[in-house]
Amino acid sequence: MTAVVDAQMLGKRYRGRWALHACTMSIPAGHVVGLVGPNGAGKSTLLNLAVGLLAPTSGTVRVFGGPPASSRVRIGFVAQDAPAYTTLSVAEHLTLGAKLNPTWDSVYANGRVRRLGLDHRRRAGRLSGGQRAQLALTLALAKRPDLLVLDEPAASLDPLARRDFLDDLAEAVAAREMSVVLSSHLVSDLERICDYLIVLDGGRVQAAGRIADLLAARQAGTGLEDLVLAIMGRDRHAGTETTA
Ligand SMILES: Nc1ncnc2c1ncn2[C@@H]1O[C@H](COP(=O)(O)OP(=O)(O)OP(=O)(O)O)[C@@H](O)[C@H]1O
Repeated sequence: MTAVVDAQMLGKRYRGRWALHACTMSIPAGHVVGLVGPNGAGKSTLLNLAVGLLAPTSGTVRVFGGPPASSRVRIGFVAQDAPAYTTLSVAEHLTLGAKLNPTWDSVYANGRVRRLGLDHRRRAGRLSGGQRAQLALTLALAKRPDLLVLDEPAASLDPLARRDFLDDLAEAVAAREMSVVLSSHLVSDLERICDYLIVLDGGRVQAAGRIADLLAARQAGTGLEDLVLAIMGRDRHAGTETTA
């Protein structure tokens, strides 16, 4: 089966410093992939390479068997800061989404915006950070992509909104064949929804594979938090939510 994302010795260097180095991995279709790693690990760099917004310094990345740019209509992407057109209203964003995307689901987009209580007339520049993230996520989901790439999608959402968003995502994955790659520092979020894990540290892939397989290779009773921390070679953190 063609990999959704296939990276071979993929690397990206900024001003002489490798942000991502010798990354080789292949993500099979139909998974919800969690991408974890400490700040500066190279997660955003990897995601931007995968969607074709960055060009590799070395190696290759292929999406659905071809260069990322050739699959752009099949990819939904939300960057870390959930960018939006500040002067356009919520309604105008939905109109633009419908114009630009042949697979646009306007019933879903309008329904989600209504359910979230976003004012159709409000300009994106006047939305809160969390509301803007919700708008960006709605646009990405309504595109009905084959691959959804989300860079810390829930970072600015309050706990309730975060849970609703993860439920929305799980529902979208269950309703149709879609692969998802999402980065997050919240292992508890990844535990809820992901079945595949990639751990990055220092610009290198430390582990990649099905979570069930990664856990099976460890001591019985190891949870995802312990697994991630063990892969990163760190002690268990004290606190209510483990971050990576
Ligand atoms: N445009 C850039 N110019 C120079 N260095 C960059 C640039 N973008 C990222 N870097 C560097 O590359 C490394 C990886 O950054 P990246 O944003 O991919 O990490 P990340 O894992 O997404 O981090 P975070 O969890 O903090 O968002 C970091 O050391 C960062 O400083």
